[in-house]
Amino acid sequence: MTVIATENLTKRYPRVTALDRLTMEIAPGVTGLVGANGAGKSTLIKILLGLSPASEGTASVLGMDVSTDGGAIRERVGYMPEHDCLPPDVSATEFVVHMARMSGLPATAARERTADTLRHVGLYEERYRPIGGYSTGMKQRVKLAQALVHDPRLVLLDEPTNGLDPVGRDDMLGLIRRVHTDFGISVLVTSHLLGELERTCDHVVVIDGGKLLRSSATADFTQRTATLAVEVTDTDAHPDGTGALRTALAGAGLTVAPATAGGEGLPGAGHVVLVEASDDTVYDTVRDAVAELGLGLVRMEQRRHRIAEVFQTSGTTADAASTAAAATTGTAATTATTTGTTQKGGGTDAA
Ligand SMILES: Nc1ncnc2c1ncn2[C@@H]1O[C@H](COP(=O)(O)OP(=O)(O)OP(=O)(O)O)[C@@H](O)[C@H]1O
Repeated sequence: MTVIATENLTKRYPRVTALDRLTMEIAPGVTGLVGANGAGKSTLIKILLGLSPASEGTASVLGMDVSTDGGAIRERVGYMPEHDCLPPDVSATEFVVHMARMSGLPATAARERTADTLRHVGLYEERYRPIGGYSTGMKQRVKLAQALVHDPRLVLLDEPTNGLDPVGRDDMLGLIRRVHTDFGISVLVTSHLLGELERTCDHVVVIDGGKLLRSSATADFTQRTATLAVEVTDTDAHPDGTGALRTALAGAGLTVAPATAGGEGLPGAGHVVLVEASDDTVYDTVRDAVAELGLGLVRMEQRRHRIAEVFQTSGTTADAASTAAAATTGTAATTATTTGTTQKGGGTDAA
């Protein structure tokens, strides 16, 4: 089943092609749409809502054609816009009830659904205060609530973490995940930050300059370049156990990450050796090397790379890549053409 499908979707503005022959399919679940500022994310959302006509190509949402069924699509789809668009003088309850009524809910149902939805987004206590006094995070939650209040089958969330601090971002991402797990609503969430999508999304679509670079299950991004993390103990004979192991493994012909790259973010960081697991024999080589050195093997596990690392250039740190969309999408084009992606078209000429 497909919730969103596009075929050669193109949008030309007088001076820029915002979407360029975009062909993709999105299944139910939580999907991240990632791209730098100006990549075409908001333009795609407006077309999917039937609010802006495509220049060429087709798109369907929940099986409905965006060019003819815009009204029916908007009945079943929730939309959280990117920019601040909330009236400051009314309360969250008044605003969300109004949006529910606009979506066609009767008065009683609108009030009940509003209370439920504001509870879900964590605004129940504050629901009668004017929105103008809310923090950015609270305003984002009101925008999420109004997108959910009419119990849609799909929500399109445009940069919901914009303007939030790291804690606020984590909270919002958790909420978004629960929109799907608790209510079964499919989610398309845009972001210019690759890193924040990997914990939230089942699937990630990357666009750049209006073209599709890659569309893959999140697990495909994170498994593709698996690395083995090996943690060992020190011994009297080898007071620097990891150093000794690193030397032994390099001597055995394995690709070993430099000491400075070892295990950041992992328990036991600093005592972890990262080895490229090119094939299954690597496990045996590591086991034999540890035994020969007489070290204690604490753990040996396949490390899942972060999505950002897939887009990393040499000399660019993962953190820089995950926080700088320009850096990630700039290199993603190369990745897309070399890794055999699932995209149907429009992406291979992006480099
Ligand atoms: N109404 C418009 N008229 C002319 N150009 C537009 C219009 N809307 C968007 N664009 C241009 O189309 C391109 C894609 O814009 P879009 O807003 O879709 O990108 P985006 O990925 O959502 O980025 P952002 O997160 O910064 O909004 C940009 O170059 C933008 O300047």
